[in-house]
Amino acid sequence: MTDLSVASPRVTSTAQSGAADYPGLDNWRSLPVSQQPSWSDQDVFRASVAELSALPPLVFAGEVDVLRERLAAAAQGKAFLLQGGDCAETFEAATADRISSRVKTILQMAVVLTYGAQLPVIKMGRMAGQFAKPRSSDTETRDGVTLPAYRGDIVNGYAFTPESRAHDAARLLRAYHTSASTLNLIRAFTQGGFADLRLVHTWNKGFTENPAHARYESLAREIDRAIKFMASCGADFEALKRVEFFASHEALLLDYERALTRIDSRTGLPYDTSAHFLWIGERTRQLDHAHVDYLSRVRNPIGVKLGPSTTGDDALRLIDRLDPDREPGRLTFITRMGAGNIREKLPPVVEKVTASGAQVLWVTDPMHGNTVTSRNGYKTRRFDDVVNEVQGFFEVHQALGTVPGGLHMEMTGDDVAECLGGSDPIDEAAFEDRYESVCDPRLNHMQSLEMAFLVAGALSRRG
Ligand SMILES: O=C[C@H](O)[C@H](O)COP(=O)(O)O
Ligand SMILES: C=C(OP(=O)(O)O)C(=O)O
Ligand SMILES: [Mn+2]
Repeated sequence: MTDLSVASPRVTSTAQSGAADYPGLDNWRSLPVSQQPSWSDQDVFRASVAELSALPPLVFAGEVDVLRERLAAAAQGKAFLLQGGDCAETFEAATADRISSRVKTILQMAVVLTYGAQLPVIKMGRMAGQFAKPRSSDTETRDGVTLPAYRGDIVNGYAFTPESRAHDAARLLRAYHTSASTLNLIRAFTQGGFADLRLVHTWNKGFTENPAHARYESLAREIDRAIKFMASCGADFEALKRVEFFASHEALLLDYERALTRIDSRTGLPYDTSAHFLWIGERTRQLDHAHVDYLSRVRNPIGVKLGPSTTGDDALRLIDRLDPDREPGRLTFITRMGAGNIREKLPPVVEKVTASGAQVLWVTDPMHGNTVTSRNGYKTRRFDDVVNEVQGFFEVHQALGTVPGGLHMEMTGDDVAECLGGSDPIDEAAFEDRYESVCDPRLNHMQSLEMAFLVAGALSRRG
């Protein structure tokens, strides 16, 4: 694998964490590590990490264990993972409206998938912690001025000034608190009645009328009829009132992840309590580097992004490092090969893993292998390429008799214009007014729903 990053100086911490003496948790500090910030003030950094280490966990180990079981079911084809959200969450957009429209969109997509595929759908946000970004370049140049690249709100600001782009470790704490309030609202929505399946129509309200919404309305009517039928049969609807919703992000800033790692009192084992699920990015999955080492030592289910250069042997070695006990639900491979590559590059990887007897969960990320620059200079993706990669993913697994187990998307609940096409097509001119992402382009609300219908179709054909 090529490491696309420009190496950043490594920053070591002397701060203690809630798992201070657990053997091996600090091993990563002696290994090569890329994509880490160069904090401008080491005292602020040390104080922030010390404070993080003493703050309450964001998620609980028992929930993490439940997720592992759910993912094990998905790996066997008995459930399907839907993971979606922003490329980069921002502090500013952590408002009730923005969070609720993203949760509503994920719930709508999940309903479409559950109904179409007749399978339980595991709902997971790239939310409540997706604040750190790996970048291809350490710097960005605009009109002859060069500044540090934006690395996510947990590191620096998006505004193009030297002050904003400095790496400010006080942001670690703001990321924690923003994650906590986001997760609190998600928990309130999903446990407090908002996600009740009997409200399936209301999740569609407030979105402008278009083809995917009309299709959703007719599906919601069918679900309504089924619910009314069951109600007249005296069914109990307790199970429809609440949904499980899991939080995930790329585990990029190892000092942050380390500070939020806690020893579970039930098992005596370390859990990274910053999220239920953590993944290792394409740029940081080197076998002998820090990210793989650190995540091999926590109990959470772990994902790894696999780009087009991945070989079958790379995948086997990752399994040996991250899932030596071959534990069901432990390891997810999120493939992001690109629409033009997937049909050629994915089969040898899947074949090798299958032949080894290991069972991982295969998930498609149809976004990151399909990024292009528009003629007017925006980072974008064509909806058709995204769809093509998803289709390729299903075709490959169908041909090999393996399980296409999930979809990983950069999406939003808002009516943005960042990806080209869709049935209510977005064109390049729309970017000028409605391009909001601070990093990669997301499917908007309608494109996301449309994608859910396409995947539901592919899943129902999977049988
Ligand atoms: O989200 C992923 C990465 O951070 C992003 O694709 C990197 O993009 P860049 O090439 O603009 O740095
Ligand atoms: C950085 C990301 O992806 P990848 O590691 O696959 O490039 C991402 O998911 O935003
Ligand atoms: Mn991205």
